[in-house]
Amino acid sequence: MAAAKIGGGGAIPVVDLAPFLTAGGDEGGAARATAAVREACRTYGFFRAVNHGVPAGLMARALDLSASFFALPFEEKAKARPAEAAEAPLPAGYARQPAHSADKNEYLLLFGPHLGVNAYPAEPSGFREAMEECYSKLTELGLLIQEILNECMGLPPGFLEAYNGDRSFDFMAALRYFPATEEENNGISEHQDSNCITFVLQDGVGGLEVLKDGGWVPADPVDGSIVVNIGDVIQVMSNSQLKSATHRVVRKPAAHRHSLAFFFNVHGDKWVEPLPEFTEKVGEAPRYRGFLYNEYQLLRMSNKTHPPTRPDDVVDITRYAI
Ligand SMILES: O=C(O)CCC(=O)C(=O)O
Ligand SMILES: [Fe+2]
Repeated sequence: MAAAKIGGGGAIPVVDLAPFLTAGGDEGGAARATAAVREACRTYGFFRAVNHGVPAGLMARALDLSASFFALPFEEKAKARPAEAAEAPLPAGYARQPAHSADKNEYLLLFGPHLGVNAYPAEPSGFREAMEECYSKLTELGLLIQEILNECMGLPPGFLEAYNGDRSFDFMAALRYFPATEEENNGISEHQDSNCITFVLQDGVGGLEVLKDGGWVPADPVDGSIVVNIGDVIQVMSNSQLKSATHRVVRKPAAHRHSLAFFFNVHGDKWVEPLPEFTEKVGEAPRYRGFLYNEYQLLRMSNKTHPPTRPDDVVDITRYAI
């Protein structure tokens, strides 16, 4: 990937979701937006959503509060950990990437507030309320995008909603990236997300980039908009018709970057495989064998806990490719 160029592919596509949120509906507009999502997911695997229903003021407040939290001394941040190992798929609360990691960031993980596993910092005040409100709004947006994908994929109405009705594996990460140094600038190494749909809210610093046709395209911050990307689960179900795009975060000099990433996921007990609509019904061979989501999630976590020395040994969705 070292040969990849910067830029080249232009900005990521923009999709206006207003037709889905307009009282009384706007069928023509909704059809156009659905076509735009389909095109974006086939080509980039990424788009920037505007008029998505998450209030811009709430997004700005959540990012500001996140910045205030990460600005606290390490000992204060470290208090935002649950007292005992909880029943969450990953540990909730504050953590910093281990020193051996190539990724240079720290984060706070939040699960569905209904699970009761979250650890919230005492400071800054209002943090919990803003994060929970964001979490709830992003869950609603996840349900909307899932419905749009259902249509894009030509699935029977309500198919994805019924398949993915359990919200206990979703999570949100508040992230802070350290400023780049003269020696290196990796924030998150290139990867694909393993889940269904990801949302990214970011401050004005920038650094998120998407791989498209061999070049890195910046997903630049635009106030009030949300970056949406497709994860491996949708790529597998669509037999690679929709793309789980490779992306990375490059750190910028002299600035911390803050983002909120929401991962709309499937439950670990779910069996994931290419759907008949993309295989036997259209005479295509499946490109993946089926797998239990939990198995894949655990393999992906081992990338972090036991980072492989050879880049080729990093587990990604090609593990299940046929
Ligand atoms: O912080 C961002 O902009 C993206 C984070 C990301 O790609 C991830 O956590 O998977
Ligand atoms: Fe990601």
